[in-house]
Parts: sequence; structure tokens; C-alpha cells
Amino acid sequence: MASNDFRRHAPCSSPTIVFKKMERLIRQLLQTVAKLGQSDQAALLLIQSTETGLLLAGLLDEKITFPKKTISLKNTPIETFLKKNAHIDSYPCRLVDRYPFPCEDNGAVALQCLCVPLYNTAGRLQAVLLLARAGQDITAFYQLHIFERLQTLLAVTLETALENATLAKQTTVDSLTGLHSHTYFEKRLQEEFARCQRHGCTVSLLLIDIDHFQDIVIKYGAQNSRLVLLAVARVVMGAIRQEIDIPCRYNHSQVALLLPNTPIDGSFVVAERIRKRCEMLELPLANHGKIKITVSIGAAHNIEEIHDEESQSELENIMQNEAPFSESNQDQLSEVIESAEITKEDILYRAEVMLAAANQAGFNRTMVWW
Ligand SMILES: Nc1nc2c(ncn2[C@@H]2O[C@H](COP(=O)(O)OP(=O)(O)OP(=O)(O)O)[C@@H](O)[C@H]2O)c(=O)[nH]1
Repeated sequence: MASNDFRRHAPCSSPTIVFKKMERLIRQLLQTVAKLGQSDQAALLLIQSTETGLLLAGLLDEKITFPKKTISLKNTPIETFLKKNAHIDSYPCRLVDRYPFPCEDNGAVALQCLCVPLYNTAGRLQAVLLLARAGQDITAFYQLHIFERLQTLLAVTLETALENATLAKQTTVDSLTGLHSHTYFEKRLQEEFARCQRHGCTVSLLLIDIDHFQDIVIKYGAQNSRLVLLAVARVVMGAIRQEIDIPCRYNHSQVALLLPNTPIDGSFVVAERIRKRCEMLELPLANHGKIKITVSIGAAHNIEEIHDEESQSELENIMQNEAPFSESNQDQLSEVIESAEITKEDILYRAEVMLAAANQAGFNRTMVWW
């Protein structure tokens, strides 16, 4: 495996909520234009490059789907749009995955495709709206003048939606790992706590730290250490319940994993799965051959356990011997142990304590605040 393979396999988590909002808008847009064009086949194609477009959404038989499929634009009328600022036009149509798509060659195709190019404010063709109807004549789209008027409005609407999606993505996705960002983590931690307080459920938190990361940076360089971080992010993504668990970049060497509706013993199962998979990795780094890495994990949850004297003094012991924690932090720990109500700050602090304890105990292990 080449070193840049990590990047190819990087988890690319999309900010679902943002896309949901955009999808609602696109749904409305497609339904409206299809109605005006008296067509029950429509598609919205986002132009990615001169070579490819992304079939973002389509309407078939009054049903809208979001195939998000990349298709080739080579030798299609859309290629012509890309070369000059073309106007609304119509072409013989073939179906790509059952969605309308214009073609030069009429052949046996009995459909006609109305292409409405949508330019952004910089004059770049950003998308094409495609409507199909039976028949060969563009005048079949007898509401053509309406499309001409709508063209700018649709283009601006789409551009705004895309810009908003990009902006939201920048704040919710960590650009290096593709995990959720720290900002997103803070938000979701708050939300999960509110939800758990209301419904009395459990949420667990894992803090996953790459052992000796600073040494890795010094020994193998910044670029290679980024690959290490990416590889760990990839392991985490592959070891969790997709769309349920919430993996986030916590800081330069740590990943935070929120596990909704997961008791602490369940979080231990997940933590050990991640730790062992990281232990198995052999990472090919540029100019350094393959290296092995390990991670340490601190786990905590939002349920207050009544600690017996022995386990409480064990926790206090961990803290007293733990160098990275200052005296004021130790006072904070006492408050945490005694407090009856768990706050989101408590769970975070507890996970940090357990991570520090795992480091102190010799790295490459999971420690849990039971
Ligand atoms: N949130 C979360 N919890 C997990 C995951 N895998 C395991 N667990 C927790 O660990 C417990 C035991 O997991 P397993 O040993 O895989 O047993 P299981 O009953 O097959 O797990 P599930 O069918 O996934 O509930 C589960 O009941 C969960 O609480 C995971 O990917 N995400």
C-alpha cells in the first residue's frame, strides 16, 4: 500500500443535517420546474469539472431521489455548455440510471431534453437542470419563457445553498481527517447530554490518543504524522456504528468518540476494538518504511455510580500520581467524585483522567471510569 493510500481511504463524513436542508430546497426546486415543464422526468446535474458532473438529484414518476452519482460529460452537449456560455437549449435525450441526460445522437430515442444551464455569479457554469419530455420539438416545452425568467433565480438559489453547505461543512468537518470537527463535537456533546437528561439514557465518551505522537512528529516529520492521524481516524470510522456513533477530531493527536445509548461496558468493547485494530496497523511512511503505532483510550459515561471506598481511593490515587494534573485539577476531581449530577464537563474530565491513567500505566490500554 502506498503511503498516500491513507488519504484515499480517509473517512469522509458528510454533515448530514446540512445536506438534508439543501435536499429540501432542491426537492422543491425540481418539483416546481418539472410541474412547469409538464415533465415527470427531471434531474439536477452539478458540474464538477470539464470531464465530470455529479447527478445530484432526480425526479422520476413524481418521486425525487438523490443518487449523487458521478457521470462523464465527454461528448455530450453539456461539454458544449462548458466551452461557451450557452443558452437554454434542447437535445435528444437518453436515460442515465433512468434520469434524463442529453445526447448528440438522436438514434431511437424518443425523448427530448430541455437543458437549463445555471451560472454562478462569477459566470461559471455550476449546474444544469434537465427536463425530459416525449417528442422532438423544443416548443413542446411551451412554458419556455418561464424557464428563461427562472434561470437566474434558480442559479442564485442553488449557489447560495452550495455556499451554505460548504461553509457549514468547513465548521463541522475536520479537513485533515474527515472526522467531525471539534466545534461539532462540543455541539453534539451538549445535545446528547440534553437528550439524556430528558430521557434518562446513557451516553459514553471515548478519548483516543495516539501514543508518543510528539515523538512521531519529531522522528518522522509533520507530513508522516498526519498520515498516522489519518490512519487512526480511518480505524475509528471502520469500527463504529455508522450514522449513530459520533467520531470527532478532539485535538492534534486525539479523537473523541461519542457513543449515544451505549453503557460504559459497551464503550469498553468499542474502545478495545479500536485499540487492537490500531495495534495491528503497519503504516508505510515516506522515507521511513513501515512503522507500528498504539493508542491509549480513556472512557467515561454520564451515569453516576456510587463508588465504594476502595474504588474511590483508587481514583484519587491515580490523580495524585498523575503529573499532568495540577493541584487545582485535583480539587476539581474531588468535586467530580462527590458530585451527584454529571455535567458534560464532568464526563469530558473523567475521560481525560482515565486517558492520563492509561498513559501512566504504560500506554496501549483502555481505562474506564466505571
Ligand atoms: N455505540 C456502539 N456500541 C457498541 C458497538 N459495538 C459494540 N457495542 C456495545 O457493546 C455491546 C456488546 O457488543 P458486542 O459484543 O458486539 O455484542 P452484540 O450484542 O452483538 O452488539 P450489538 O448487536 O451491536 O448490540 C453492545 O451491546 C453495545 O453496547 C458499536 O459499534 N457502537
